Amino acid sequence: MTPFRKMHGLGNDFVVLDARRAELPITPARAAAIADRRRGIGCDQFIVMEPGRDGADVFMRIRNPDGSEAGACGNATRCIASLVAAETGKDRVLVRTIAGDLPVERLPGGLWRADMGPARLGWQEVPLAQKMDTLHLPLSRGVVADPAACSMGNPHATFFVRDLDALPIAELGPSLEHDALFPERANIGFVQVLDPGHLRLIVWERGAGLTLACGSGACAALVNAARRGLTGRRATVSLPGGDLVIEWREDGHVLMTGPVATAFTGTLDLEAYAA
Ligand SMILES: N[C@@H](CCC[C@H](N)C(=O)O)C(=O)O
Repeated sequence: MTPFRKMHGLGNDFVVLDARRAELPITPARAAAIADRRRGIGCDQFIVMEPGRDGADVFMRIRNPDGSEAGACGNATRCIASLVAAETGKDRVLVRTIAGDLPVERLPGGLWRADMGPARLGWQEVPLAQKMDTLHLPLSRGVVADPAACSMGNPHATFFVRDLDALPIAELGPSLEHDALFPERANIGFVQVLDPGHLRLIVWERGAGLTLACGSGACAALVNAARRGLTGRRATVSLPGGDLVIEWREDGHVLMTGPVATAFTGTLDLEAYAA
């Protein structure tokens, strides 16, 4: 049996496995089966901790419930850093992902601040299908139009809307995620600007669907709002699961501050899930 931990950041929930001491037989199909909320444990992302090398404390591999691999997961970054910090006593932890190195720092009050790296604003970096201004994408569905895009190590498009509660996000999300503009699909954020220091955000996540919170989506929302002149470089982002504080530093790096939680721990029989 393999031990696992069920964690979440603002209700964005993860099954976390530890493959640092011994490799685990994880395939995309097996990760998807475990992430299934009816036939598996259920989670928004399936996270495997792998050995950290060359200065990193841990490597974090991220999979969505459809089995696809992601370059960033802000909420899981805080959770994984908190586990390593509890083991080592460190207050600063370097989490490596396939998209880069993310330093995470313990703050008072059970909060963790992750440096999510630089927001990437070029069309090839998002990536988009062809050359265009990432501040205004020629994309619309019904009442939503003209999103801005950036990459936080994973692709994001942010729509700015007047009334978040009036949107049929579960209907809009799938077709926007799969639009031909996004060769690697995209996470789709819908933002209502409450004031220049406060955003409301709901994210349709690539490979996962509607989630209670998306850390990288919150970073993208603040960056895109600031680029549009709708906010300053720091704002509270209120998601259905709670609040994150996001700051876009002058050097381009995006800092995300929020909580972490463990819901429960257990063991699972990996071989019981089809590979
Ligand atoms: N929940 C995450 C983002 C997870 C990955 C995303 N679905 C993708 O495929 O890029 C977060 O907190 O950032």
